[in-house]
Amino acid sequence: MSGTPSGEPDTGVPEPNRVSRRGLFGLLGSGAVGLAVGGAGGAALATAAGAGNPGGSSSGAVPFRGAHQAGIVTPAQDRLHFASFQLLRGVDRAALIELLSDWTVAAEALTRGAELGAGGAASGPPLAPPSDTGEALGLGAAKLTLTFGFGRSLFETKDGEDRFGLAERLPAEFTELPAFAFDLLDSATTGGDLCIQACADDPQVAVHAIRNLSRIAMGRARIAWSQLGFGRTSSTSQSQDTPRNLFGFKDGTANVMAEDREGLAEHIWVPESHPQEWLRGGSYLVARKIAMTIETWDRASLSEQERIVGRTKGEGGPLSGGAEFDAPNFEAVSTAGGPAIATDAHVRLAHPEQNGGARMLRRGYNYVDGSNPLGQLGAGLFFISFQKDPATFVRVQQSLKADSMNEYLRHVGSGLWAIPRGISPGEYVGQALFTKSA
Ligand SMILES: C=CC1=C(C)c2cc3[nH]c(cc4nc(cc5[nH]c(cc1n2)c(C)c5CCC(=O)O)C(CCC(=O)O)=C4C)c(C)c3C=C
Ligand SMILES: [Fe+2]
Repeated sequence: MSGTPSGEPDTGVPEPNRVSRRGLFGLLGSGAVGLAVGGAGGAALATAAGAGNPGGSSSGAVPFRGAHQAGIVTPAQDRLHFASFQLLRGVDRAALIELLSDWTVAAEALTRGAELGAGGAASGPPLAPPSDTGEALGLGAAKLTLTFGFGRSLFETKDGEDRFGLAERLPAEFTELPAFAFDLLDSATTGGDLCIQACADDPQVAVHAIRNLSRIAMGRARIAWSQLGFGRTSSTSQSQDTPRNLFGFKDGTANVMAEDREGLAEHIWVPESHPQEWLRGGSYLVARKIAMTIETWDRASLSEQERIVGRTKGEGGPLSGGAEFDAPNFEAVSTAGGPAIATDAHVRLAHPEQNGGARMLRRGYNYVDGSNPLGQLGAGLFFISFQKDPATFVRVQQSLKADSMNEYLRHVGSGLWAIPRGISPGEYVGQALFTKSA
């Protein structure tokens, strides 16, 4: 293990509430580093919530620390900015720890709705770039959550290189996702060493968070790709109404919800018995960028759309009968004589009954990336699911090979990240991965 940039021994536990010199470099820009570090001896990263932020407040703040990371069972917010990061060549274990420490300090401030840096957006030294970019001033915390994930490449690259001395901490089940039928993945929106899922009720708050975390990462990591999302496509709490996806259907009805403690323990959280201590209480995040050919879908009849989904478009009840939250009956027969829920309907194939009981917590968002020269919208669903084992997603996605919805879908991006458990006061994100033995 190498030492810290300042030459001190690497204990793996950085000084809390301070950004590293390298983090300051990212915040201030190369021209201002000497000035800021030399002048202040290392500035505290966050201005107190509300200070210099007259319209903002820490109300609407979701606690950053806890047993599990926020942004999983947190009632799904309205907006998403998801970013995949690539660590730069030459970054070693100490620099990675330092980055995670800097991100932790910043994330704590951002989720409180506080400005970054002692001077924040507008009160710092006039000759230095501001330490906060400023576009979230006055917007408050907006229920921002920041969920951090570790890609498999952090433990072992495709060439078998163990860049950070983490290979022995690689969980046995953490294998790359296999290729699925009909995959049309674009390498520009696939994979990554680290991910950050930023969710908030205000899009500018989510974008501000990713933008500033990316600045802080300067010299250590860069954004490989990112995705904006709107109109959550899942409920993660019974307190929420079921939203709709861009096919116009209610999405997220049969989800594992925050109130279902047994379901979460059985299907979403990595159990206490897991051999890798750092992952206990964590989860796995699967992201799939799924393009939807909505112009073609819009020409399908209502009954055809409902047949494909297996639910009614209005209320979202199963085609076997009943209201939205009634269980589907896959044995039920329609008046025409065939199965009421078609054998290739999405909900039949995705249902736990068809998948050895496998369940996941879905937390995706709609997206529209402009339109093409033919006037077709670049629309889709940025699918996100959390599960205690990636095999759950693999099993369901393989089942969906027969899904009649596939005619309208193209999977164009993909990623899998291990989500370490939440952190206690004084810890940095993922600390147990670097400090505790397996
Ligand atoms: C591999 C997992 C899944 C992918 C990928 C996926 C894509 C996808 N889904 C919809 C629309 C709906 N999905 C619905 C239910 C549903 N979907 C999955 C899994 C994946 N979906 C599951 C596990 C379930 C629940 C099944 C059940 O237990 O009944 C529904 C119905 C409403 C609901 O329960 O949420 C819709 C609608 C789209 C448009 C899409 C890709 C773009
Ligand atoms: Fe689905």
